Amino acid sequence: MSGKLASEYVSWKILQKMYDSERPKLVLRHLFGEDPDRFSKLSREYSSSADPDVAILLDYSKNLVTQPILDTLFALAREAQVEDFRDKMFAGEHINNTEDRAVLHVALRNFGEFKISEKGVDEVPDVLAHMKEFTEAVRGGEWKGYTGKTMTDIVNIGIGGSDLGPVMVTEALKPYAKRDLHAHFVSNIDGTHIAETLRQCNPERTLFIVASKTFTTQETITNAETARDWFLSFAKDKAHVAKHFVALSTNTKAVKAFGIDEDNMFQFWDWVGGRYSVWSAIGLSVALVIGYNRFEEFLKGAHGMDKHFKQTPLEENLPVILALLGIWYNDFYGAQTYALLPYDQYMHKFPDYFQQGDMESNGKSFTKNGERVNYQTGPIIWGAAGTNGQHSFYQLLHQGTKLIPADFLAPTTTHNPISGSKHHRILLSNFFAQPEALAFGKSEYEVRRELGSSASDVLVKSKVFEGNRPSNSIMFPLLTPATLGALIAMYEHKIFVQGAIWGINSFDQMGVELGKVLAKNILGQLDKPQDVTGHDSSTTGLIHYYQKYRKE
Ligand SMILES: O=P(O)(O)OC[C@H]1O[C@@H](O)[C@H](O)[C@@H](O)[C@@H]1O
Repeated sequence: MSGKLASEYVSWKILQKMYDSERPKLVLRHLFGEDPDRFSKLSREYSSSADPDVAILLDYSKNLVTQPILDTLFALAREAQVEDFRDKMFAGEHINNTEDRAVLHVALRNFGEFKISEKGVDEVPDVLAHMKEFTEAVRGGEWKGYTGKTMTDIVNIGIGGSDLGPVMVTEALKPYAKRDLHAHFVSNIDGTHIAETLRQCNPERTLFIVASKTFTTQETITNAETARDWFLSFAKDKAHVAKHFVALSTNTKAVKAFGIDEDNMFQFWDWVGGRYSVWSAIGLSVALVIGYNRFEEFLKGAHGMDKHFKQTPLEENLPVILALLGIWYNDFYGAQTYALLPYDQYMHKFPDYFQQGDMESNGKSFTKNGERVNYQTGPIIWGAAGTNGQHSFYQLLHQGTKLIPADFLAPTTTHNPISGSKHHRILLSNFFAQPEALAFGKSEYEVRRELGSSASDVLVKSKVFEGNRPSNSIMFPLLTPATLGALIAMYEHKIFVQGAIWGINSFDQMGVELGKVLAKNILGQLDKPQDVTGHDSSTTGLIHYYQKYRKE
């Protein structure tokens, strides 16, 4: 990161000129027609040196780019000093400048490769050992509740990064789950969330995992207090809390004040951002569900991608390629959103996870030097598992007025080869067909030929697919813990590269604070209409409406 506005880079200006002059020529039908080798030129395969089962194919040939545009995008990354900034992150420099913190999720999955000297990094193996011992005790049945029974349910109470990672990963790795240990996730302050969860749990056999980096988050602490009250209404004696509540946090003092024994606390450090914390103690629910060894495979898969990101030339570097293509659409085509479309039911939470991962990281308008940017930064991330999305929002992807770049992700092999893998072949046929349809569409000529000369103009137009809608296709052999680790790390580093080019701090989240402060003030005014002061007429009117009609 050079400290400049991205728009000041020479390569940025060249890209703008290229976009202005070449856009009409950037037609996928022609680009593919002109070059039969486009796929082999514009696809890359990552494979892990440590694990032969981990491989990721990135096909980026269906993008609106030529080799000179790609060359200029790589030049942009070099001009923005992405490699230097990357090395600073890996070295533990305090690249999160507003909070004066290192950014070291890579240290949580570093199996001896990178030399990082930052306070706490040397404690990582101890915490992992603690997680191992604990998960083995719970899964093996040695860990007993207050009536001597083994655990059947775990409830992770956390929100944001302390929820989305555990939820997404446990869902994605369900084939590896211990099926008689049921995992629940409570995040929302809406009492319905905890109430409905507790209805499914037996206090004698439930373990609560209070996951909060700060241990001050209102939702999490309130839900945890409710869970503790519920538990004590059965167990009666506070001494029993030790067998049913553990904490994952950086805040030892607050954990102790809550009544959780320090021995039942799994530590992490301020250099782990919430949305990058699934690799830390926050991943305890994952380890409990899939077992510690699998959790370690997950970490190792991510570590492999870290090495790839750190050591591979930009032109071969998957996260860098994804980041640069994203910038091309975001900043030159003016695309506002980006879709993540996993063709794997186990990955159904993947878009939600990266909605936080990307939008909380790169939803910023000021550079690290405090200058207002004069270009677009982070896109809106959304998506759903295929093929469900096809039957709801794909209409707009194909024929709407907006350009929505998308990543399609799929495993070659399914964990559930039922009916002789018939389902998977149908799923994959859709995975192959959708990017093809988006890219090449269906011309008016083709529609007319199909419908015959008697078809009305209106009908013909309604069936035309303009095409030329870009996407990446990402394939991998099987969604294993290591492959999932590598995929997540790939997107994390994509986000990193984009933030570095835009010159923003991807590692704070000041934008979530104002609403919290206002809510705290309003909470103190909810009882009486006369207390409602200091608001605009809309907010005041809404609170008065609530006060008029509420029933406690
Ligand atoms: O883990 P904590 O401290 O309870 O924080 C939960 C979440 O709190 C939110 O306010 C932050 O925006 C997220 O980044 C964070 O993950």
